[in-house]
Amino acid sequence: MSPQNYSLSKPWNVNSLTLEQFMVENQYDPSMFQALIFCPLCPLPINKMVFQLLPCLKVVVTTSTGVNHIDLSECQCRGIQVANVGSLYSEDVADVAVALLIGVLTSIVAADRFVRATMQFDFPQASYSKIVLSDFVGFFDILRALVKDIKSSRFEALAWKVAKRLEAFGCIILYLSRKKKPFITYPFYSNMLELASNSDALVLCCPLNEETRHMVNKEVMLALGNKGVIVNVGRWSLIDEELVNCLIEGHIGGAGLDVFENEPNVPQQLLVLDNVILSPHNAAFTNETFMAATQLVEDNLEAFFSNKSPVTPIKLN
Ligand SMILES: O=CC(=O)O
Repeated sequence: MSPQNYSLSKPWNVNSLTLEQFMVENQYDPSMFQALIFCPLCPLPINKMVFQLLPCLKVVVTTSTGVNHIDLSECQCRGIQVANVGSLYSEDVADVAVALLIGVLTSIVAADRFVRATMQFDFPQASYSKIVLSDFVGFFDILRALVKDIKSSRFEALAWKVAKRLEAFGCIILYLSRKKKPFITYPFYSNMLELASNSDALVLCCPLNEETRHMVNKEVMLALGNKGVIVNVGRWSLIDEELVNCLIEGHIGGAGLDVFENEPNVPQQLLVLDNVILSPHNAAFTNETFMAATQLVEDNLEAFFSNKSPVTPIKLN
């Protein structure tokens, strides 16, 4: 980093101060700000209101992969560049996606909770187990994982990594995309319902945008069936609110969820379900990746202040 090019403001804690209060409290001149860095996942939308308060903003750098919290068309109108962390997190998130899937299928978290709570185990009475082992073997034989990618190569990288891991378990991989990818040999689907009808597990790895919001609706969940499992390492709203009811009513078999609508809050009804594994949106965060993300933010800022293109730019249509 070349400190002569820029200096960093104090960190703004979006949970305790509005941007306006932060500026006033620190007596910052709005015209000082050319770059905005978001770390780690921003609970606030980066929209027109923020841009109006920072009229000289030229670049937004986020330490997330997803950019659904940033108003990209407003950035485009204002000539603001956007950079994320590219595919940096995809190895870690792919590991967690597979762990969630296997975890749900084997009821391993419920098993652990059962043993801790009862301090013993008497297998026939272990009511936590929704999928018993004999079912599981048959189930695993026919497991098909849906790898969903729609738009962007960074999520494609994640989907691909999940697929490679699941292939090693003998899973049959199908994928859904807007267009068939010439370099992917797995069977291609363009229709979510058809894909769900032919799948036993859906692994959602794609970005949230208007096209993907609620792409997994009740009809899709019913098509997946009462042994079907959904893993979501993308964004909560890829699935519609019926997910909770479908889990409670047994329309689907289980879910592994790393993302929630109103993070850090988790829907109460999910807390008592043994067929659900809940993870606190930390799939990407290992120490190594965190250090690498920090470096990437610096590299993106360095590029911007040296009049170069960002290292990991977001394409604004
Ligand atoms: O959810 C995490 C990210 O978008 O990086």
